[in-house]
Amino acid sequence: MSETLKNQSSSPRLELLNITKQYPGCLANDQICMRLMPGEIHALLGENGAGKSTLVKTIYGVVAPDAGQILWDGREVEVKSPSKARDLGIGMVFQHFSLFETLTVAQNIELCLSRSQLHSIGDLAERIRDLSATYGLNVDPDRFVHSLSIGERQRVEIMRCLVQSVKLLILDEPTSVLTPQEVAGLFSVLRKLSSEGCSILFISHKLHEVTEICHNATILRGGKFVGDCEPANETPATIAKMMVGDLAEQDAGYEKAFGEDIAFTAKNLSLAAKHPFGTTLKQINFELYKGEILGIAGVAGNGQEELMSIISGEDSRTLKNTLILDGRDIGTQSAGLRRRNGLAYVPEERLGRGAVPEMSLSENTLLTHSRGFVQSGLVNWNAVKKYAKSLISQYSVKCHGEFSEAKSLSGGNLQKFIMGREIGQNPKVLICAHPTWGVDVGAALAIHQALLQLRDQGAAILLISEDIDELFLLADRMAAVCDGHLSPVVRAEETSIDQIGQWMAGTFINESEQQEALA
Ligand SMILES: Nc1ncnc2c1ncn2[C@@H]1O[C@H](COP(=O)(O)OP(=O)(O)OP(=O)(O)O)[C@@H](O)[C@H]1O
Repeated sequence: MSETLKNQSSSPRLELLNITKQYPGCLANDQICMRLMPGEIHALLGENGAGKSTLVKTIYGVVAPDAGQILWDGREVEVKSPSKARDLGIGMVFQHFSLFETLTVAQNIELCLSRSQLHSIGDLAERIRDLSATYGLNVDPDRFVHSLSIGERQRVEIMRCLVQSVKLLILDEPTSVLTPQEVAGLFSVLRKLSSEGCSILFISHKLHEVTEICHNATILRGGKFVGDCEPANETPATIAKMMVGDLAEQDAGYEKAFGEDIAFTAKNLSLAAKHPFGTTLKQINFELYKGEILGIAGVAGNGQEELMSIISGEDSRTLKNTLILDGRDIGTQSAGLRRRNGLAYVPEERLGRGAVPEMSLSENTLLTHSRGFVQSGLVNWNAVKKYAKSLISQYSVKCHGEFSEAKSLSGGNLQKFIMGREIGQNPKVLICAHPTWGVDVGAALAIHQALLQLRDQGAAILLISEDIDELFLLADRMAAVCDGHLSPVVRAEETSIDQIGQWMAGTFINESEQQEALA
C-alpha cells in the first residue's frame, strides 16, 4: 500500500544542512542535507558503511558533527546529548534494546524521564495503559521485561518515546527481529503516529518494506547524499540500484537441494537454561544432511542462542550421545576440537563473539583459521594478512585494510567479513545466525551465493534467522523454535510464511500437546 503525505504545506520539522562527520581516515558524512515534514515516514537507505547510523546518531545527540546545522521546527539547535534530543521531542529505538530485564516496564520507562516529565505525567502506569490502548501497543506496565518477547520489548521502547510526546521517532532496522505478524502490527502503529503528525525516520535494508510504508527516502553512498525518491513510485530493484549503482540481479529464487547422507544429528537434546533469563532446550531432534540448508526460524530468545552455543561447544557442558558430527559423538569435545573436525560457526553477536573488537581483521582471521597459518609453533603472518586481504576484497568489506580493528568497521561490513572467514574454512557443517543481518542488498546477494556454493559442494548448513523471507529463499527444509521446542522439520516448498509464522508463535507446541492428550 502506498502512502500519501498530508500536511504537505506545513514547514519542516527537521532540516539537516551540510552535516559532516570525519572519523580518523573516514569521511562518514559528507555535507548531508535532508528534510523531514511533520507526519512524514522517511527511509534512510544506503549500503553498509554509507553513513546512516552516523547521521541518525548525530540527530539523536550521540555523535557530534564536525560541521553543518540542524534546524528543528525552523530554529537552529545544537543536539549535544540524547537527553537534549528527548527534550526537543526526538526519540530513538536502537537495534539493540537498552532495557533492564529485572525491572518492570513502568520502572524501565520511569528511568529515562526527568523529574519534571514525571511530575507532568502523574500516574505513569495509567499513562502507559492509555497510550497502549490508543495505539494498539498491548504493553502492560507491570510486566517484568525478562518475560517479554523481542516484539514486546520493541513496543516498550516505542512506548518510552511516546510517553515523552515524541515528534520525531527514529528507528534503526526495526523489523529485523520481528515475526511477520509483528511487522504488520508495528506498521499500523507507525501509520497512526504519522497520521497524528509525528515524523518517522527509518533505517532499513528491507526495501519491500520501504516501498510499503515510507513517503520519502534519502539514499547515501560512501558518506554522501546520492539521491532521494518517493518509494511508492519505485520498486525494490530500482531503489537498490540507486543505493549500490549497477547492482547485480536481485535474488530470484534458487533451486532447492536435498541431501541424503547425514552430516549432523541432534538427538533428544534437552538442556537447562544457564541463567534465569535463558531458555531451556526441550527434547530437540533433527538431522542435518550433507548438501542442504536447514533453516530454523524463531523470534529471538526462544532457544536459538542456547542451541547454537551447545552445538558449537561455546557452552562447554558435556552431553553424551546427543550431538553427532559425521558419525562421531562431539558432545564432550572442546569448541576448538569441533572446529578442527569440520564445524564452523557464525554467532549472532558479531562484536565480542564473532570477532574481538580490539584485534585487527588479520588477527581475527587467525583466531578461527588455525590450519595452514601456524608452522613449527610460529605464525606465518604474511600468509594470514594475505588471506585476510583476499576476504576483504572477495566480500567487498569497506575498511582501511587487514590491519583495521574489528570495532572500526560498520556493523554490516564486519558481518560480511565474519561470514567470509567462516565460509572460507570449507567446513563440513556451518552453523550460522543471521547471515546477512544489517548487510546491504549487494553484499547479501554475494553471501547468499557463497552459502549456496558451499551447500552445493556438499556442506551441511544450519541457518538460524529471524528473517523469514531470507529463510524461504535459502533453506531447503525449515522448522521453527519457540520456548526451547523445535517444530516439525518440513520441506520449504511444502510450507508457507503463514505456517512458519504460526510455529514461531508456538502453535505447534499446543498441537503436539493436543495429539499427546488424544493418544
Ligand atoms: N567510531 C568510529 N571510528 C572510525 N570509523 C568509524 C567509526 N564509526 C563509524 N565509522 C566508519 O564510518 C563509516 C560509516 O559508518 P556507519 O556505521 O554510519 O554506516 P552505516 O551506513 O550505518 O552502515 P551499516 O548499514 O553497515 O550499519 C564506516 O566506514 C565506518 O567504518
